[in-house]
Amino acid sequence: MTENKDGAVLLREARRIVVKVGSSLVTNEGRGLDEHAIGEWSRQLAALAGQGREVIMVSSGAIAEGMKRLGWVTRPQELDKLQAAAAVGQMGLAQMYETKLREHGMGSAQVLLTHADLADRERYLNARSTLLTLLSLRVVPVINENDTVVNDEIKFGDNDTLGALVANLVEADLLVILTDQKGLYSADPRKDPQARFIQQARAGDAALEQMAGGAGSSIGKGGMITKVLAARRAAGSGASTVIAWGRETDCLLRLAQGEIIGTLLVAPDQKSQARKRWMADHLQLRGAVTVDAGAAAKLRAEGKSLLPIGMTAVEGDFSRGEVIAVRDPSGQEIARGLANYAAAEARILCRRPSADIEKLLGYIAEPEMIHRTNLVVTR
Ligand SMILES: Nc1ncnc2c1ncn2[C@@H]1O[C@H](COP(=O)(O)OP(=O)(O)O)[C@@H](O)[C@H]1O
Ligand SMILES: N[C@@H](CCC(=O)OP(=O)(O)O)C(=O)O
Repeated sequence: MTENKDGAVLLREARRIVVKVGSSLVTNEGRGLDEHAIGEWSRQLAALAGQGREVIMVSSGAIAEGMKRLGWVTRPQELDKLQAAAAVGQMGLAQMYETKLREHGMGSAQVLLTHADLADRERYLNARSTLLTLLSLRVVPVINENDTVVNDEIKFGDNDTLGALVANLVEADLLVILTDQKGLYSADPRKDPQARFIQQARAGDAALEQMAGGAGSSIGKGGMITKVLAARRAAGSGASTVIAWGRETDCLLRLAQGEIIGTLLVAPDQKSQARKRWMADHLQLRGAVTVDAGAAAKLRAEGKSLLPIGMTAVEGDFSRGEVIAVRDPSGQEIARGLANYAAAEARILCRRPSADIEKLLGYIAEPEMIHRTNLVVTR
């Protein structure tokens, strides 16, 4: 099988897709929201959803659109002015996506995130459940950074990084970064006319970072380097990345049919391997639950979620969103996963059916103690 054929299969099989569009595209180089372009992406997102795929839009453009609406010609330096512009522009952005997606029969939802939301385990899980629920409702989440409340410490800064983190968050198969170039070149094509086009490479290959150089246009913030780094980050949860020209006709639909448009940066690891590595590398074990033989068998053989009814004991003092081990009745660790309930709550829920959770705790987060998508079988 050739490299390209592998790539084509990967694109065709992508079920959950995060699409990121940059400020210059969305706002027509700062001239104002590009209604036609947003309409075209919306039409394609709806068609992809019609094929049974799940799609998420990460859209920049709030600051650029806000500047236009406020009549500002030069981008201010002051954070409060940028935040004010973002708040003004975001109204237009959300309205435009809502209108265009609705024209194509799709519901939409605005989701504004900060870095702190994804760094905090509990908020991470909340954001994840909300997005997965929106997808199951066939609503397109339209995501941007919550610019109004960010300072330098909690800023993603560029939406390429945000796109990759969202791909990690929902374990997407594919991240498509649409920009104002055909893809990645061996050097910035604005500066080097000899620059060679890269059609396919391995996400995370250090040579790509050399090629991508510094920040790009004056409208956007990231440039190509943030896209290459985003591809590396997305690959951490098994998502491959495409960097392509956002005005290419039917770009998203053709990609999903397996046509390699732009640059394809292939994730070296499968999703399941990537998830295992991520849990092993990034997260500290905070406690454990012991399960009965029936639950152990379901987890190991069928990859099912862990329900409270199968739990017999709880160890440690963990919070919601932290990683815990799952032990079989002999005390052997069989799996690890993210706890939906804190240790004290889990103790109350042992051996109880999920239908009783609300009565026992006064609220219900999820019916599972660990959802199967947050669970890795370790032996
Ligand atoms: N190796 C490269 N290949 C392609 N573009 C590059 C490269 N290095 C730098 N760039 C620049 O990055 C720009 C895209 O980044 P940016 O303007 O931030 O886009 P967006 O707003 O879509 O995120 C291109 O217009 C290009 O000038
Ligand atoms: N959150 C900001 C976008 C940050 C940014 O500039 O991103 P990008 O244009 O994708 O490089 C906005 O909406 O204006």
